[in-house]
Amino acid sequence: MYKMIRQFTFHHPKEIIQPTFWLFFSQAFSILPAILAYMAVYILGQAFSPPFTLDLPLLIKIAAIGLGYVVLQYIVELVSYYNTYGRAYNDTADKRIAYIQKLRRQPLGFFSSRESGELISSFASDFANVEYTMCYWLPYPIGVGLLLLVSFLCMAFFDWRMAAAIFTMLPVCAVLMLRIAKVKEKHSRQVMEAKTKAATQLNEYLHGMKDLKAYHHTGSGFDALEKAFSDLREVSLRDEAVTGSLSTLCASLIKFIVPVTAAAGLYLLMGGSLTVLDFAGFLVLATKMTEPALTLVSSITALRGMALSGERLDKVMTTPDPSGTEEISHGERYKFDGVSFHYTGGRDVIHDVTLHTPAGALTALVGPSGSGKSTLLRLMARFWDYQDGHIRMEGKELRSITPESLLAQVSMVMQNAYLFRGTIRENLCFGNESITEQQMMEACQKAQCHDFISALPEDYDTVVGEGGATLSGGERQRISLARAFLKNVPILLLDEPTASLDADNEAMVQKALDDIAKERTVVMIAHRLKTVRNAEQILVLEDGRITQKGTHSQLVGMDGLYSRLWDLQSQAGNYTFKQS
Ligand SMILES: Nc1ncnc2c1ncn2[C@@H]1O[C@H](COP(=O)(O)OP(=O)(O)OP(=O)(O)O)[C@@H](O)[C@H]1O
Repeated sequence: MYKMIRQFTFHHPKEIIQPTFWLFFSQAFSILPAILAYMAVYILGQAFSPPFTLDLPLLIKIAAIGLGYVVLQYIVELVSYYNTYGRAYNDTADKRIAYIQKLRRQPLGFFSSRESGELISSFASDFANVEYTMCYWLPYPIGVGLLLLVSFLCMAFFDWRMAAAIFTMLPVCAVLMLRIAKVKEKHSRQVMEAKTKAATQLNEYLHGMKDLKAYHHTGSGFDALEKAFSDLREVSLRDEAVTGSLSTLCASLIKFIVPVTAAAGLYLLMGGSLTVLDFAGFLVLATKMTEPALTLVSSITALRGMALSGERLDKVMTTPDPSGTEEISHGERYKFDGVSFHYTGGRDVIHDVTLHTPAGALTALVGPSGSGKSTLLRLMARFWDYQDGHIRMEGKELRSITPESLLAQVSMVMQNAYLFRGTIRENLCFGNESITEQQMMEACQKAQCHDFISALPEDYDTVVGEGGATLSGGERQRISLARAFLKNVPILLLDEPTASLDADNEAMVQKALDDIAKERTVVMIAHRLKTVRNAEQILVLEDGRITQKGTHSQLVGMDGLYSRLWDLQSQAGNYTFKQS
């Protein structure tokens, strides 16, 4: 139980104290009418039995308290609601933000080791479960359990036999409910896993829709999704059928509290060891005990059903953040020394790489598809951490630098540029209010996107769809390049920035890149060798190893992959490594 409290409170177990107290208090308060009724029956009863006296002032006081109770109960419920539900919703909103911040700090390896649906369904359903659990399923068993214990002690003080009669059904149901809880947990796990699979399939189906349509496979591609949904329906129905029927049985058993109390009371009444008034009073209390007892036993089952949500969130929240505490104020050079790297669970894709990128110059990475060029850029941005060797920036080990501080030195343009839903201006300035109109336009002119943006109906205020869906690949890439130019940082990492451009635009963007490389360090992946002819150094990668290094004129004069492919590309015009 304590483990669950820690998981659901993100390791702040004290959060549960306040809702539990208020639930206990409001539940205890709800018993007051039963106690008042018992007292009233007792006072009235005395008028009909020797010495036949009626304590009218006390009866009036009880009636007044009863009337006041209606108003007080409203206030107590209101305060209790605020301190349970209100707090749970507030705290969960903070937890959602903490969760996203945690994800933000994680390297890319964290995301690729998970199914895409896991985080989506975790975010969609686990946090809803946190809300329920924090305001209901955790405080209820604690608060109501405490209340039942106090009630039992008070009743036992008056008559332990009747107290025992009222509470006999509780242990029976609790044992049964604990067994049901285990079954529930197993089924809930299956339901959640099925939900995750369905979310992953749906995500894949929607993302792959373009390709599925292109290959006329929207039907067969749908089969896997349909199966995931039908599996989900099956496990959900099984969960409801098994745990639902067992819980109903338990709820019915709990209702036996009243008949059992009545039977025990009658037995004692006939034996002369219980008065009619005490019998009536305990019967009233027994009816009031049914509801909290039912809540207690059913919340035990529900709580077990929520366990997986707490575990899943806790697993993410307790993942260690990337290492590194050092800050770097200005970095413009990388130095690789015997670096090797493999993706999670895979073979080495970078082998013993040693290189350095001169400041204020263009370093080009060329090589066949799959040779590890993009991986090298990812290592430079610390999207992944290398396993062997050293990467240093200005003498500092990359792994010891905080990712935020490192990324403040670096701007990156990926192969598939992603634009966010919003205006082109928002995408370019990306929350940097200090960028002027003039700077924005200059960057777009350099990246050869100003003209096509100006021709759009709302020019820079034109809204682009999610991912930049309303623009062509080349347009997205140029906007992304302009965005990189606007982020005034010493290092630019470019993964084929001219891949989607036509020959004219390519030449112009190339010119801009050559100019930029005079003032910043640029590391650029290129498949078209003519785009990197002016590079200060060209590194040729083959199967994760640097096999050649030099300037264009040095490399074309050497026997090796570069000169072979240069000849091929020169003959074939736009022939590229990728197509080879
Ligand atoms: N996230 C990943 N998880 C596991 N393996 C990966 C991952 N990304 C790339 N790889 C593997 O690492 C190797 C190098 O890939 P990388 O993308 O760095 O090559 P590249 O030279 O940039 O290729 P391209 O020119 O086609 O973009 C490949 O064998 C690839 O399959």
